[in-house]
Amino acid sequence: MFPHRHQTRLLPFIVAATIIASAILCAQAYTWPNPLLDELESQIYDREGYHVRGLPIGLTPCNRFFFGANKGRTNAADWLRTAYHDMATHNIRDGSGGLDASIRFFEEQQRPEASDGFRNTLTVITQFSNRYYSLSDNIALAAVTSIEMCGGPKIPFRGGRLDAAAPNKPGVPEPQGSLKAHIDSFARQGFTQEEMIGLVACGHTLGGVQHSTFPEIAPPSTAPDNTDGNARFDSQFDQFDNKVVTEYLSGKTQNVLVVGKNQTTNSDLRIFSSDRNRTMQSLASPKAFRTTCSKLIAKMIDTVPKGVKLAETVDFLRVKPYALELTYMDDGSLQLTGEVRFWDMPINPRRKISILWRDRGGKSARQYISTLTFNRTHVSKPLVPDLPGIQNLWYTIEPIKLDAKKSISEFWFEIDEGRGKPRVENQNGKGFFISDDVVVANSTCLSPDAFDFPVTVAVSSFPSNSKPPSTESNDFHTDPV
Ligand code: HEM
Repeated sequence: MFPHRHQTRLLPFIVAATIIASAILCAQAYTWPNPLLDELESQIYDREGYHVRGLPIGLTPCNRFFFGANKGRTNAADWLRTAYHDMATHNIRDGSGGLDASIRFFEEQQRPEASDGFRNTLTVITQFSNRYYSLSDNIALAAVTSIEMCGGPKIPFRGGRLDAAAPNKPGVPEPQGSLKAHIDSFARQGFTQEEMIGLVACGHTLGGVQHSTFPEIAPPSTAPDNTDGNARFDSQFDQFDNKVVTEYLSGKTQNVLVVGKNQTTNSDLRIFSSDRNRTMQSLASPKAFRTTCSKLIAKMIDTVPKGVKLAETVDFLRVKPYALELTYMDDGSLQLTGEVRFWDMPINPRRKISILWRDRGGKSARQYISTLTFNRTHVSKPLVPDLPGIQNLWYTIEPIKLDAKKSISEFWFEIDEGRGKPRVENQNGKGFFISDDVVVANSTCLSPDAFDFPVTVAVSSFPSNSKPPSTESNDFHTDPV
């Protein structure tokens, strides 16, 4: 077949070069591992410090703008507006449109309601993206991250959106629309009049109207730090607070969609006052505003085309293995490396954390144990709204050499805080499952050419270890691609 230096008693195989360069992981509900949910969990909860994700960097601080520090604009506002406009094509009657990344199409970006904010958003977030989730998930994630990191409430987040193949029909509201046009438009999107008032208030707490885009609405600015002439909706344009509501109710608002000189484009005034301010009054307390916005923004980002099934809400994992790699080594052994994030853990020099495992036959043994190490700089913060002060620690799984015949099928942790009685972390008895059906061979890394390199993988000749075999009969087989 394919003779090769690694091939001893081995069967050959061929593999696509796109193979994932680590153990192939599989799961169902949100029990680790789950490639989509694990990745989204990191996007949502690794926001500061060690292993920080890209989106939070764009929001630190919240008035940060990647396309010109003096323009007076923010990434946060661009990202939130983009999510709304992508969703606002939804038609509840036929299930078309919704949050599906159709906003990436040139045609949608040329529509009258559009601004360069959509292009800005997509330029940034696609760089922070990866293969585990869609662009539409990323658009939703960017909006949620903006809100949660800039003072807003926690928004339940679900992944699994699919990207549209073509632009959606026009119909996103414009400021010159009549009240009836807006009510009809939001009804088509699936929102009641009360929800429309709430959602516009939740959206218009960030950012403002740019003179550069809507010169007939926003006046020019001479301020050196606001060259786009961003007429802010409220006095704290980079904070997700309810000032947009309280300033409106007290008659002190600066929102140019309320007090603009041209009545025709005062859409926020028409919308906010459309039920005699009843809904706006109900949002006057910060708590009510947060609760309402959390619900409405979740509904907004979960408005997806018919047929798209969203996964469950991503909750944080208390113990999360990270970048786990099971590697087939030259000497025929397997090597396990990786890290583990422990949620809400103070530093304790007396703490000892051990990883323990079962082999692929499902057996545990006294020697199946290794101690994790901790580096004091490996600390992160999830910055979860309403849960301040949480700190996560990342421990390292130092390389563990495994007999390839015995391998590994499941692991768990014992945490001894120095008080003598270790506690067990095993996903509530489920254990942390690891598949060794296909693993990368360490010879892969020897390639000199980073763009076109052969990936060598080892395929286990055991039956899949998701069903541990009763006999240990064979070995691993490698061959270059
Ligand atoms: C009738 C409905 C709405 C109308 C007519 C409307 C209109 C506008 C206009 C004209 C701008 C200025 C855009 C620019 O200068 O680039 C704007 C900005 C914005 N809108 Fe809306 N909007 C509506 C609803 C919403 C909703 C529901 C949300 C989100 C939940 C939202 C979020 C935003 C944000 C965050 C900005 C600030 C953008 C920035 O500063 O870069 N809008 N809106």
